[in-house]
Amino acid sequence: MDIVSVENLVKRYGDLVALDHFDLRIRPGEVFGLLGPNGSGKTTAINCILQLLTYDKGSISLFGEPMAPTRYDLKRRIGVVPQNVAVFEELTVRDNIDYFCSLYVGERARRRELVERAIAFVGLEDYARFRPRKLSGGLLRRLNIACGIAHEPDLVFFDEPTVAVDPQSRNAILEGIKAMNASGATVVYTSHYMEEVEEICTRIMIMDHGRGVAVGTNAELKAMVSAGERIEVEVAGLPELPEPVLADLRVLPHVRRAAAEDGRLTVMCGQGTRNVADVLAVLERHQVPMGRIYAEPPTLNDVFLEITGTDLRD
Ligand SMILES: Nc1ncnc2c1ncn2[C@@H]1O[C@H](COP(=O)(O)OP(=O)(O)OP(=O)(O)O)[C@@H](O)[C@H]1O
Repeated sequence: MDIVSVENLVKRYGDLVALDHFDLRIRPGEVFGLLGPNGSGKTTAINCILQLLTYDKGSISLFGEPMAPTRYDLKRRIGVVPQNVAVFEELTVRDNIDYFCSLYVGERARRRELVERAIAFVGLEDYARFRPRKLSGGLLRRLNIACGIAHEPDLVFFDEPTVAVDPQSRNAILEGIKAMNASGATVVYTSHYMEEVEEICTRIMIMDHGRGVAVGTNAELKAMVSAGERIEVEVAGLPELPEPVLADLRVLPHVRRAAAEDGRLTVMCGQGTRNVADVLAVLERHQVPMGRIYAEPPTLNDVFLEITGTDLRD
């Protein structure tokens, strides 16, 4: 059974089609990434799934049941961490979490336990009595997360939780999501940062213009395109790489581009199993003095670029 199932969803804002026959299937236990540039429809998709927005067409099921605005039984099993921090200024950290938890859990003793667990989970123990205005941006984000997950939902939606967050809080957030998933929650994670999605997601959908243009694991997505690795070789001590060396590199079967600048050779390849060995063999044949050698697989940006013709990065 899919935990999230969206079929043929269409959402228009006037003339603008924000979701264009959008389909999505998420299995239990996944950390599922929705990756797309700003405006590709990620937030709209989540808000439709949560029934916070009406839509023009399509059907949505959660936990195998049709979702509707009044399905409070299903909503109780869901946690939402919205893009913008939404907490009460007049309540302390602990009271904010308790308030959001109380929307789902009536029993006080149980709630007390859940609130303390949520505080520990996001590492806000030292700030439990603080009011939000005393918190840094990163700590506020963590509070926002604690408010969304304190009732220990089975399915959690994170909408770009690391935008404008310091690296320490960002790591704490990503580690927290992994731990939450390990303890049984299914996670839906939207982002336009490919590195994050690669790091934590078990499957990824690439979105563009309100459609899912590709879906798969990180490795599956990268295997869908013809881009191969990017090879970099330090050739310090050689101000300019002789043209015959570059010419020999460029005729290799999978080499698309070879250029040298500032003592560093960069070779962009298509998919092939011997790219690194072939490049090094040419350099050795020409007795090029080599320093460090790097080979990086294609990134999700390469995948996005090849499928859509534009860059994922802003
Ligand atoms: N309330 C609205 N009225 C009109 N257009 C909207 C509204 N909300 C979103 N849009 C438009 O719908 C499209 C999808 O927006 P959405 O916010 O879902 O994208 P996103 O991928 O979540 O991007 P972001 O990362 O910027 O939030 C965009 O073109 C956006 O401008």
